[in-house]
Amino acid sequence: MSSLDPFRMIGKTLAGHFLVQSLVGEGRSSIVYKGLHIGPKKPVALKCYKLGSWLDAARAETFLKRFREESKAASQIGKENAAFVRGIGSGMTTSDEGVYIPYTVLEWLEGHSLAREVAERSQSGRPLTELLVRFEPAAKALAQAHEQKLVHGDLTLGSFFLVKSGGESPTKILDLGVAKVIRDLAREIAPGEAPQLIASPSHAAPEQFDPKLGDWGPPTDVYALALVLIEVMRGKEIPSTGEEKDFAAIALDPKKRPTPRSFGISVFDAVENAFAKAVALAPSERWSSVSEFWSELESAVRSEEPTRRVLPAEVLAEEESEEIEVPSTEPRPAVKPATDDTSPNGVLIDATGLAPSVPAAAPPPQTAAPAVAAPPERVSALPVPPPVAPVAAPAKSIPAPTRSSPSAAAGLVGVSKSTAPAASGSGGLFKIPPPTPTLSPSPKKLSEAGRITPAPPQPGDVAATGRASQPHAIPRPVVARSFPSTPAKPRSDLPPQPSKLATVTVPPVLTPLVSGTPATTGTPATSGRKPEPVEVRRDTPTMPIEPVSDVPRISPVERDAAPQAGPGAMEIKATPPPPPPEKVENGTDARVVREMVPPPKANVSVGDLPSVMVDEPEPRKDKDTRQRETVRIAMPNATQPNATSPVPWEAASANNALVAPTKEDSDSVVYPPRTVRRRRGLWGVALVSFLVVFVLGAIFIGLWHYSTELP
Ligand SMILES: Nc1ncnc2c1ncn2[C@@H]1O[C@H](COP(=O)(O)OP(=O)(O)OP(=O)(O)O)[C@@H](O)[C@H]1O
Repeated sequence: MSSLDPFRMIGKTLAGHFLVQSLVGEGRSSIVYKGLHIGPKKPVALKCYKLGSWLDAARAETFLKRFREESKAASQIGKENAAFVRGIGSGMTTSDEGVYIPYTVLEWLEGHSLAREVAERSQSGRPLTELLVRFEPAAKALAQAHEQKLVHGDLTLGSFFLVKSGGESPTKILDLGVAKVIRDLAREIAPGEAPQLIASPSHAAPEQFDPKLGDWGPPTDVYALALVLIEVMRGKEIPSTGEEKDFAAIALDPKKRPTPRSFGISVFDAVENAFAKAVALAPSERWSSVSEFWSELESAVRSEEPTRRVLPAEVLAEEESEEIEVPSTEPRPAVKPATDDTSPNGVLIDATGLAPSVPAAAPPPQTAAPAVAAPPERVSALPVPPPVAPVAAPAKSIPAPTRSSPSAAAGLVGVSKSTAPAASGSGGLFKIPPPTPTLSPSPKKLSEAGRITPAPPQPGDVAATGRASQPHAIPRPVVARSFPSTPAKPRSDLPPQPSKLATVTVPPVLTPLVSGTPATTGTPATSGRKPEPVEVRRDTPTMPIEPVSDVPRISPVERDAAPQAGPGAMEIKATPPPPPPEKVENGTDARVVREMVPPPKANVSVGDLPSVMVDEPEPRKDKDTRQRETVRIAMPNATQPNATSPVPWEAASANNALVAPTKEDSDSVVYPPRTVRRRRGLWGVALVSFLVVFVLGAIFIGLWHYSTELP
């Protein structure tokens, strides 16, 4: 089994409609493939969930039924709100090893995840003001989901997809509700056997670790969203690998709340307080919805803005420096000078894009528990220039920002660089052994880099700067700290700068538990299958899977290749179980081999269930029939979608009866000429009738005249 196609899905056709073409990436709980919706010839994403061996033949049927029912609500909101990825269907298949794999079919998105963006920026954070603009549609969408009692339950950087072409919603939220659905079903179907935590432990809210604190709800998403914002502000992902119990210890410690300041980001009190409430231990103490949290952040940012110091553009260039220079004689108004005494957290630059701010007399916030103590480190930040009279400069007078500026990277959000050594270990959903270098060599962004060349950051990019269309009620003065694109130039008209260098130490913040291991690429080593170049995106490290070797296996079920018996029906016949494999093909494969609990009967029929549910499961009678005919006519045999498909095109096409084409899909449908001929026929009949009547009438009149003229 190839590590680049863990489920050996490439080349298969799911439910006769979705040809699996290439691996996109592997997350903690799922593997995403790119596929082709054969009928309308549209690309789709096929998200296959790694559920482990508790989902056996006996439970598969119930699971699939419920999975489809529960996914319906989430897919409905995806149709209404463009900020959610659109779901096309869901179903279940089995791997060659007989592992049951529920999957969802999603619209294919061009772009990359927020996780990749943050990783590529490498420690260049973004100001909160920008994030509030950029992620507002996504926040609103989450709020809408909450109003409909839907909870995401697993928000991470990977849940936000940045669509390349922008369009209606440049940021799409993936996986709405899936985590909770699976959690609920798992509890119901396999109490005691299913994993406790179905969410990324790095972002899981306290109640997800300890159900005694409450059930999942909107505050669960508020918590995770706060962490996502912190990650983007900081420009660094919270490590997602590590022991679940370590994450639980952090999340459940009332004294160590993961607020911006605990991560070394200096923010105003109001912002810190808004976050502190968002990440409170008890769900009841948090903002009750994302919309509340968002409004509080907006007003916190807005309320601080009028006090901002605004500098002329030239001064901005001077501020670009990796070192802190604290003027000993003329401290900036309203900002206390940075000293080790007043700022045990280090001198940090405000994440809202403000000038350096130092936590005042208040005691420093608790830092999140470090896994490994980091050595104190000298922080690089911006110098504090002498006070300059505020100037309400228009946005356009600011020099074009450059995202790649290293000083901007360090300065804007006051990144505390922590270089703590990583602890080893892996954790996760399904009691997974720690990854070995051979098995999961590539935790990070394996393929995202391969598939999509990220657009280079554009100066003045609204998404990047958040300046062009700030929706704030108060006209915003231009924030002095931006992304200066030119190196600092000395100014002759300013008094000489004091050169005292304030060296500050940064206490350890939440340090990585495990550092990423390098990504690898390669060619899939699927035996007997045409090797295809595979593009892999990997936002999170590979999840190795514990093989269960002491139970007999059932043989693979050939469900996907077989044409289906009728609408919504699929008969699955399992052959008697083969002897257990002596060993796995090669070391690489072991991590994805999950063997099945033996089926209750020799013949398993998951049968009366459609293996795929599409957007519009209720067949729309006349219209659908016409569209299905059309699909066949539009794609004759000669245009087989993929020569490597194991399913003959005829067979696949015959199954189109199961797929009600979505509205979007039907855009490409060409109506059959038969429809046109029928119309012409009607006209012809009318014309002929008219002619016949006319001729007969003429004959009759002629005869009548003739007869009257006869003597
Ligand atoms: N609809 C889609 N279109 C295109 N790419 C997608 C789509 N959905 C997911 N991807 C990409 O597939 C890859 C794997 O996604 P997946 O959701 O499994 O991982 P993740 O979110 O990083 O991890 P986790 O499951 O641990 O949260 C990611 O790079 C993601 O951006």
